[in-house]
Amino acid sequence: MSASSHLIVHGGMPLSGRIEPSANKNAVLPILCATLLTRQPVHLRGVPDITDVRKILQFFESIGSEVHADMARGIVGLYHRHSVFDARRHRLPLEMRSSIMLVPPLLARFGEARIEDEVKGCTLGVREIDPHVETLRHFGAHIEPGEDGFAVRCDGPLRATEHWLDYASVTTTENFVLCAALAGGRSVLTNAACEPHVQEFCEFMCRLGAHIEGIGTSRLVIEGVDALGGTEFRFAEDFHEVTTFLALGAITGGEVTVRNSRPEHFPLIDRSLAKFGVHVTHRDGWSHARVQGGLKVAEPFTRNMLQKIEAAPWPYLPVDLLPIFMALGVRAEGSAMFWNKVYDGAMGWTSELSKFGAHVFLSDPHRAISFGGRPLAPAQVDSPYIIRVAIALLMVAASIEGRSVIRHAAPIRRAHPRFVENLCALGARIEWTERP
Ligand SMILES: CC(=O)N[C@H]1[C@@H](OP(=O)(O)OP(=O)(O)OC[C@H]2O[C@@H](n3ccc(=O)[nH]c3=O)[C@H](O)[C@@H]2O)O[C@H](CO)[C@@H](O)[C@@H]1O
Ligand SMILES: C=C(OP(=O)(O)O)C(=O)O
Repeated sequence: MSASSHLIVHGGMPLSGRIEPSANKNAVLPILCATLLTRQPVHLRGVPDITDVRKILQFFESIGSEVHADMARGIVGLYHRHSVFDARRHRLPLEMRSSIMLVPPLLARFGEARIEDEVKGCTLGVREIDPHVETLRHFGAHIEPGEDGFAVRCDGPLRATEHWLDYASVTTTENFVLCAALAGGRSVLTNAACEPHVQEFCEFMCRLGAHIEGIGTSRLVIEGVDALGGTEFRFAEDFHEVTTFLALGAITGGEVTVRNSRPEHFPLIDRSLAKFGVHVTHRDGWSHARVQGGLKVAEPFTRNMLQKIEAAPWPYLPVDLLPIFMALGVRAEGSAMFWNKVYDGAMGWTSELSKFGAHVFLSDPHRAISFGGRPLAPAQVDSPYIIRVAIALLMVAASIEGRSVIRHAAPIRRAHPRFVENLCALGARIEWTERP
């Protein structure tokens, strides 16, 4: 499907029913990259059929790995015993951040790798590579500007190291673990990220035979081993997708129930949804959301203070969920402030919301205020290359009676398999302008 695929949304239908969510792209992709560290076979279940996954699998095929993929059933077998990487010939997948996590396994296996210029992913503002470069250098790698990116090489095995990150970066933490797993000795990372996907990735690494202490905390201690083995692994449900479907039910006046085996990750997400009148319950492995008496922003007890949603590295509310809350904000009676403490360019899309008639004021690059509950009308809007913004625009469109168009919505397919099919099963009338 091309990047210019648009979504036609006939909104105004309440979405209700049950959803089996897919796995979290941000757990699946580092885990796929990690498989290249071992020469033993790895079998993965619950792999989502999303474009980022297909790009990584194509890369593996290009370097001679054995890839057995049944994407319809979510089963992928990988065997990297005869893989050969040549930095002059091979290019890493573009337009996705996760490419950068191929670097440590390529270094460990072949002594050379690349960082592509286009390793930026969603256009959320600056996507730094400096923390990655520093981390790789700590392990003894050399990085120099090269053709269309940077050349990375190491003269011998990576060396164990201690490092304290400037900030809790998700992919830099994962890259540290990928480097440390086979580096001789004990490596320690302070100010590590600990998002659910980072935890799931670390659990997978342990299944391969890595020794990691501190999973789920901001300090990881990794004891390097000589070699990693093979394993079988099944992915957990994606908390982004669980939250998205619950919010889609709520914004359209329906009630959606989503399978969710990790409700322990949800207390802050639930409290944030409750600020808009969305009440979530978790029972027997399923989460359910309902709205009583319409979406409404809860007044804070503190006088003269706006209700607010603050997004930052875990255990804060994840920044990737912020657009979903902003969609609820424009629909709910009352005002709320949305604060993205991570990215400096993630809020510019709020001007698209005004095309529906919504009033959202961008107060600075990190903060926006919604003045919700206004009458909205269907519209044609343009999504930036940001997965979760395409979804937020779709949420608003689905809540308005009439025909809206979300242009350039294809980024949704980077993270959410069968997204439109799932919505249609809940009662939505939505279609792509182009079939995949
Ligand atoms: C493939 C993958 O897993 N992508 C996720 C990963 O990207 P990624 O690992 O690229 O994101 P980082 O955690 O490195 O943060 C992104 C950017 O935010 C800024 N920053 C971040 C934290 C901070 O305390 N201070 C700060 O300045 C930096 O400019 C940084 O480059 O984590 C992001 C933050 O959860 C998510 O949006 C992405 O979906
Ligand atoms: C921002 C995202 O992905 P990436 O880091 O690949 O751009 C995302 O998953 O929302």
